[in-house]
Amino acid sequence: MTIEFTKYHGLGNDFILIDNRCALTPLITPEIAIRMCDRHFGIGADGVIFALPGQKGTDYSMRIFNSDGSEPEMCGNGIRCLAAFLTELEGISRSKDYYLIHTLAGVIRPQLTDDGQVRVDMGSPRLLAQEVPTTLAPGESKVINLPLEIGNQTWHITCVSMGNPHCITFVEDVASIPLEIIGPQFEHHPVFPQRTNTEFIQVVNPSHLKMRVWERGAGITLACGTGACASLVAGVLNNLCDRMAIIELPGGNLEIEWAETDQRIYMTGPAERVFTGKM
Ligand SMILES: N[C@@H](CCC[C@H](N)C(=O)O)C(=O)O
Repeated sequence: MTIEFTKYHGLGNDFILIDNRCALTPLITPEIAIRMCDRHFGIGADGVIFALPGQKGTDYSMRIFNSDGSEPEMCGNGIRCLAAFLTELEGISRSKDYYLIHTLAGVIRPQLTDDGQVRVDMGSPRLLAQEVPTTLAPGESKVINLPLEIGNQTWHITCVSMGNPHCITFVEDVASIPLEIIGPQFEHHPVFPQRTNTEFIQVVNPSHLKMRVWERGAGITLACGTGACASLVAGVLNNLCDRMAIIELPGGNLEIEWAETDQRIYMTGPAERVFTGKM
C-alpha cells in the first residue's frame, strides 16, 4: 500500500498530514502511524493528522494519532497545519478563509489571516475536575494551585481541559526542569485517569509566559497549541498574567487570548509546509 502525505509543522511541532477526504475512517492504523512518526526508521513527526469529510454541518473533520499511536481529542498546532493543508488541497476552488472542523473536542474554527498565519477559535476551556479529567479534587470543583507530590517534590498544579487534558505548574526557571525525567511521572500519575499533557511555565511578565511541555503520547515537543491555551487560562486563574499574552515556546511564539466577551480562547500562530512524499 502506498500512502501520500505532506509534512507540516507549527513552531516545530511536526505532523504528517494525510488527505482522507474519501472516508470517515483513517486510511492507516495507529501501528502504521507509530512507524511513520519514528525519527530514525520513518518520516519523523509528533503525530499523524487526517483530513476527513465534515460531519454535522462542518466543512471537514480532523483526527490525529500521537506518535505513540494514542488518539487525542484535539491538537492546536495541528489544526493550524490542517487549515493550511486544506487550502493546498482545495487550490483555486477555495471559497472561504475559514473552516469549521469537527474534532473529538467539538467544532473548532481556524481562519487564515492576511499575513499568512492561522487564527483559531479554540472554544471555551473546561475547568471542572471531572471534565479534565483528574481525581485530585471532587468532580464538580476546579483544580487551581493544588499540591501534588511527584519525584520527592511538591508541585502546585492547575488543571485545564482544552478538549484534551492539561496540568500546568508555574516555576522560577523553565530551563532547569528535567522534563525527560519528571514529564512521564506527571503523564502517568494515577490522579490523571486519561494521562495528561504537562506544561511548565515561567512568568516573564503578565503578557509574556515562557513554556516547556511534556506531551501525552509524544513526550518533549517544541510547541503545544492546546498547552499554550491551557497555560494562559491557568495564569489568569492564578492572577499571574493578562487575558492576552505571548507564549514563548522552544519552537517560537504563539499569541493567546481568553476573550472577556465570549469566554472563548483565540490562538494565533504559523503553519508551515515542509515537504511532500509517498510511503
Ligand atoms: N501538540 C498538540 C497536542 C497534541 C495532543 C496531545 N499530545 C494529547 O495527547 O492531548 C497541540 O499543539 O495542541
